[in-house]
Amino acid sequence: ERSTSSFSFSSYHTLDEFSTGGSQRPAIWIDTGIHSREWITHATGLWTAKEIVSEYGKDHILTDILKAMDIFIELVTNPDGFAFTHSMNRLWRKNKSTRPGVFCVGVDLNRNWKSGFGGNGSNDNPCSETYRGPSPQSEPEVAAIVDFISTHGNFKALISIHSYSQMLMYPYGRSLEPVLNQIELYSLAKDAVKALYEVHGIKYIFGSISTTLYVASGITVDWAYDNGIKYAFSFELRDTGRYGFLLPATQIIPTAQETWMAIRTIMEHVLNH
Ligand SMILES: O=C(CO)C[C@@H](Cc1ccccc1)C(=O)O
Ligand SMILES: [Zn+2]
Repeated sequence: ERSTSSFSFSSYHTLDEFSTGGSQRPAIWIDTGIHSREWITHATGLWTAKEIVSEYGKDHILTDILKAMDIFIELVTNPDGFAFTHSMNRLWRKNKSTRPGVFCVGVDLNRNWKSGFGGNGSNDNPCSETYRGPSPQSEPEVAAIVDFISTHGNFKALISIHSYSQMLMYPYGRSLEPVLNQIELYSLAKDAVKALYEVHGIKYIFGSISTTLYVASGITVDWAYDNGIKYAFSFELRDTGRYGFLLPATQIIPTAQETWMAIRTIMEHVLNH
């Protein structure tokens, strides 16, 4: 049984050795920080990675998940934007791409995906905060994920984490039309937000993106769903507006703890279906 105690850190290893199950293993994708100002998401992702590594062999549900599936977490999905929030503009959202003759900077990486690209809830004005970019997957940050997930070919779930609003949502964003397994996703989201609530009493609402929040096109979870990942979710973490993107660091661990219980609930369902 693989654990950090039995893994030799004093020798060199191949990529495949870092998974106990080879490359075609069922996998779960988590991304945080696709919007650079949403700092609570990077911090939550990092804590979650620590939790997964340290709880393997102790938490039976997690251990069963990791015995059957691989978990991939991309912590800083918009690194140029993230650096900019530290150096120049704390509230920067987009990436930092520039194009000749285009005065404004950055593409909204949650509008640049092929599925529904260019639809309502995205903008073709480069100065807009929801600028979709010149074409689907024009941005390297998005193209790299598309390439990784597509060539791996066995992802069962995708969780794309945003802040703030305290919501757990699933496709579609691009339309009000319910997805085929809407009843299953609604029920799973309900269980997940209940598990979250039981940790610190924080209330989330849940449902499809378009009916719970607003219509948004070219988004991560619609692409995942349309590419065979039937368990695609987006979180909006704490809070509901008191601090917003400027959530105090004192709330990082409580937020991560409760979010993990929701994520684990989703993973356990994926494992059993
Ligand atoms: O980032 C947000 C808060 O900064 C809101 C998110 C809401 C959203 C999240 C996931 C999928 C579609 C939309 C967005 O507009 O992209
Ligand atoms: Zn966001």
